[in-house]
Amino acid sequence: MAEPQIDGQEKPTLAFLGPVGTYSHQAAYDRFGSTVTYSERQTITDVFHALSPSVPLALIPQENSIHGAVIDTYDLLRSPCMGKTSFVRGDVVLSIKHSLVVRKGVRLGEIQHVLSHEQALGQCRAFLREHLPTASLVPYASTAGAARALLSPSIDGLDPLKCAAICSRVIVSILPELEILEEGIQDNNVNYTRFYLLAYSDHTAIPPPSTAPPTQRHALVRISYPPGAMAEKPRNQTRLLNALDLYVIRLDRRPSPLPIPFHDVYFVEVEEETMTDPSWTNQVMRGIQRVSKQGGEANLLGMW
Ligand SMILES: O=C(O)C(=O)Cc1ccccc1
Repeated sequence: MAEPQIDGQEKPTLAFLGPVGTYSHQAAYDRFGSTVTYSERQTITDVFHALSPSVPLALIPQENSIHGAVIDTYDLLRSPCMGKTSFVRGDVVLSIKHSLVVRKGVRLGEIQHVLSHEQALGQCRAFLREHLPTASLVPYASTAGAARALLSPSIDGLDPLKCAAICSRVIVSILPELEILEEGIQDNNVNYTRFYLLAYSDHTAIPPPSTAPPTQRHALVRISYPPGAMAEKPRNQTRLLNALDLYVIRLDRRPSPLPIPFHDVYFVEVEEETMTDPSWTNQVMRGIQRVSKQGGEANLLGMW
């Protein structure tokens, strides 16, 4: 629920992947500080579905510079509500440094299971291969959720004294029963995660950033062939991309949710070529129309 601010304005509520101490929480706090009311959810899917008139903002991880696209997020971006009651309205980038965390007293040689978000497990593969080659990797909904699980009496039958979690170092100040065994265990010291800011409508008011706002605008367009066109072979994807004819900075592909084998959905992130071009919005809309004329389906999922 919105909470009144000192100046009488209501703070919008922002859903994020909790619990407190996740990277999503840090990214949200870096961007919004005390200008929003925070509402935690247990999974990325729950964050996405929290968007509603009473929770008009949500932050979801989109890609990592070591491990790549966040699959759950791209699968959610296939939802029909995208571009109707869910819009990408911004992005936030966070520098990521992972720690290996255990219950106080547990030693490296005792660890048989490593718990974390699949992104964090994927970003620390070299460390895990070298130092914990026989440990099983247990995916969790979030890094901080994995760290919290270490304090439960049993983790789905696993002994917490034989487990470690990969998470941010902030966890040990939130949960003092835990300690850091190793710090900076990601495969590359240059490690960033980018998050998408979602809003319930394309005109939801978004608290302004405290730092300089981005100078170049972006849009996310979803492109696919309609099911009927699947009879046509070969399905020429470049025909649709050429028809869009915009400055493409990122291209992702996921299987379509339709029960048609190898029918894919493409996510095309485009950027304004010249800063503050007044005709850019129209250029994007015209590109989308051209895709339809070429027999494709194109939906604008957001502009920021
Ligand atoms: O689980 C978290 O802390 C998240 O916010 C998802 C995530 C996991 C690993 C790197 C970046 C984001």
